[in-house]
Amino acid sequence: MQVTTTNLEDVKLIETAVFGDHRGFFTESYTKDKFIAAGIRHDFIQDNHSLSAEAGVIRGMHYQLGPKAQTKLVRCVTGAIYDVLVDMRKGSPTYGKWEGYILSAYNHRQLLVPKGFAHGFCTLTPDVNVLYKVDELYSPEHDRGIAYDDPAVAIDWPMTKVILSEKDRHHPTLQEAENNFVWGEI
Ligand SMILES: Cc1cn([C@H]2C[C@H](O)[C@@H](COP(=O)(O)OP(=O)(O)O[C@H]3O[C@@H](C)C(=O)[C@@H](O)[C@H]3O)O2)c(=O)[nH]c1=O
Repeated sequence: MQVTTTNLEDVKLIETAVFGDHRGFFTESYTKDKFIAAGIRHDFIQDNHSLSAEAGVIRGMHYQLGPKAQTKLVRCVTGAIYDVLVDMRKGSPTYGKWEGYILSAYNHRQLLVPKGFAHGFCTLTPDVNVLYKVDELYSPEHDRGIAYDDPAVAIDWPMTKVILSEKDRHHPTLQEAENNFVWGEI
């Protein structure tokens, strides 16, 4: 298992060993002990699965307020996504900065999204299945988002024509959302 650190503190890319043969492949996508040995210790309690039918779907940029903030372990099992996170941790040297990584059914990469980050992705192909673990339950009252196209954050999305949910059309900018930066209380 290979763990790669990134420019954003605590954000990690994970590649588990993939055993290919004439049938296809096998991988242990999550093994608690191996993740702990690699310094990734989270109590994942919910598995999520989304299907996006078309290329150009953007889901994001989402987070939950504390104490319901979630760590997410994201992977893409069919097609490919450009997976993006924005550092919303006040006081962080990379506050307001974004990074994006391609996760695909072919590269088997997983992205560890820590608490304090807004997260979203853009599908690069049709028929994209994304699976992710979270360490806190879904809480609609704590569910928040920032605009995927906030000019101050300036995420360089790979698609110009995008498909959004109604909810994702109406998120505030990072600056506007600042009053909601209460990771420890609500
Ligand atoms: C996220 C979530 C949604 N839902 C419901 C609420 C709603 O009726 C329906 C669709 O929800 P959404 O539109 O929020 O789904 P989606 O836009 O796919 O939201 C997800 O986006 C990615 C980028 C993330 O990072 C996730 O944490 C999550 O926010 O599913 C749950 O029941 N449990 C959950 O954990």
